[in-house]
Amino acid sequence: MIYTVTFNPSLDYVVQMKEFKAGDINRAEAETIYPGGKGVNVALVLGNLHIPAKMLGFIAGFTGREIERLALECGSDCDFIVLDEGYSRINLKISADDETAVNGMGPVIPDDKLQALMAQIDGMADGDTLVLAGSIPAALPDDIYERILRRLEGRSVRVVVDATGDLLKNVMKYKPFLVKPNNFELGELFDTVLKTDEEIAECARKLQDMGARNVLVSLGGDGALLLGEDGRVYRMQSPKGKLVNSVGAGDSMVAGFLAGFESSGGDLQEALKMGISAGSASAFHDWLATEDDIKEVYGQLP
Ligand SMILES: Nc1ncnc2c1ncn2[C@@H]1O[C@H](COP(=O)(O)OP(=O)(O)O)[C@@H](O)[C@H]1O
Ligand SMILES: O=P(O)(O)OC[C@H]1O[C@](O)(COP(=O)(O)O)[C@@H](O)[C@@H]1O
Repeated sequence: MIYTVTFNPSLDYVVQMKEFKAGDINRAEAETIYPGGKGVNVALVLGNLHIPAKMLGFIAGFTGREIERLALECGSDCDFIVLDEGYSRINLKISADDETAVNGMGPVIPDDKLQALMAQIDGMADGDTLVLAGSIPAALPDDIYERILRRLEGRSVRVVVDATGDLLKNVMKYKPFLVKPNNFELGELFDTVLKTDEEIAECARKLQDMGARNVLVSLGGDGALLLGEDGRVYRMQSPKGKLVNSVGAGDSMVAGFLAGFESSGGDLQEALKMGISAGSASAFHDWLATEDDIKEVYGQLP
């Protein structure tokens, strides 16, 4: 079973307009509300690919109930821990000439609820996959992912981490199966701006030296670079297409990678191809890609 943990799920309120002007009153021309948060999105895309996945994490208030309702409506399996106070965040995504986002803070997670999540983690079986994805509410310490990995030490649970900064750095010593920074996030980790494939591969190797087994660096419209645990650099471009909404493209890529890795018996080239197919298919659509969307993009790749 694949479990995804989202500490800070969201309702993504996506508005569209031709032009967005900061400091002005802007009027939406279309609006939609989606369940969001990185682990939630990974599980939704896995579900679209008929791969069983269970969403874990914390929800609160009316927004939290709506996240769960929308996820269930999509046929997802979830076991969220419900917080007694606060509400899950609403993340504003403005799709205009450019994309702008305002991500909320999210509720405070008290210790007893954190322990309830730890009990769920303890219940995982050998052979399971755990995806830890997204930011954490500000009140939590940034070693929280590390604490989860420490708990899993010595067990055969495959761990994927899609996070930034110290949250990501701190887990490296537990040798996660996969990490997926984008090129900006990877550069930030090493206080640099990455421009060339060589520079990206060099920083990916530093992450591998710190412990990561596979480092998948997403490059938006330029595709992705994978430094595999076999030591090889795999590079694939995204197909050309019209960008409609890139929210969730990175999460879709993680789902696609896992799906490709599983179906091919661990072929990293195939995992990368499926990752790009899912990521780009989501970027070319209003929301997360369906299986047909992914197949269509897959067919365009070499
Ligand atoms: N403009 C785009 N055109 C084609 N594919 C895209 C585009 N933006 C994102 N993607 C696809 O989605 C993947 C993840 O996108 P990226 O923006 O790098 O992730 P994140 O959302 O984590 O920053 C890319 O590797 C690519 O396959
Ligand atoms: O946890 P964070 O880093 O604030 O990100 C949450 C946001 O990221 C998303 O999961 C989308 O992520 P990606 O575009 O990186 O795939 C949204 O659904 C959500 O609003």
